Amino acid sequence: MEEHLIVALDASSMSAMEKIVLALGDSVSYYKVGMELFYATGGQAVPCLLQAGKKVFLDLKLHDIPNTVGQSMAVLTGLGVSMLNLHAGGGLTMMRRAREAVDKASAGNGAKRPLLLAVTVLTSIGQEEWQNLHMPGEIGAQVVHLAQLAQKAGMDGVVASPQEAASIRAACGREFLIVTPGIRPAGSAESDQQRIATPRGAIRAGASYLVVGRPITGAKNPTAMVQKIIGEMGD
Ligand SMILES: O=c1ccn([C@@H]2O[C@H](COP(=O)(O)O)[C@@H](O)[C@H]2O)c(=O)[nH]1
Repeated sequence: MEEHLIVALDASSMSAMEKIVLALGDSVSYYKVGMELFYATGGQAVPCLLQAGKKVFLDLKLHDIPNTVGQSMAVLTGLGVSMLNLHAGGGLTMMRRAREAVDKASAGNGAKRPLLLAVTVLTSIGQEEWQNLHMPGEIGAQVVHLAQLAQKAGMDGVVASPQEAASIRAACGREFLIVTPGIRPAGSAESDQQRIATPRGAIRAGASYLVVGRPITGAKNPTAMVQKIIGEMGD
């Protein structure tokens, strides 16, 4: 189960990142680099993790016109990460252009193609925020719709809340990847995350990978928390 846990490195410097990675040692092999760390380190966090033998999910959530996203995805493909993502809300054409660009760039550099994920509806969006946005219908229905659109566009999977994992699995099949942030072990502090579940709940609902940040990086003993989460995932 360890390889299905992705630890979110939301840190603002190389030294802060290294401190976490050093503390977690061999207990974690997959890390997520998001906007904060990528921008703070001028992208250098990525080669540093790769050189340390870690896998990287580069979570930059691209959302722009198809040409811009396609060109940017081609550049990011050259970094050698295992996963890249974009917002499904950018549309079918944008997602298709991204897939074409990643395919072409991977063929060009002879490297393994990174998996492409589409973010459906952010896990921080709850019912109240959904209404603020004037979005019709239920969040869950929109998530499944976006997952199906992403699948049609050639995405390998989606980023979604564990609360929607079972419906996405039913709609998109066994092979489609479901990567779930919004993971909160029992007893976690309240946070900006709204659509949450425990590690056990997420795996039982059909999640392929769990993304966990603050419950691990903010824990008194981060390695013990990793072991607890991995244990729960395997139950
Ligand atoms: O819908 C989404 C998409 C991405 N994220 C990212 O996952 C981690 C979660 O961190 P926690 O500290 O465990 O809340 C964070 O990097 C987000 O940018 C998400 O939470 N929800």
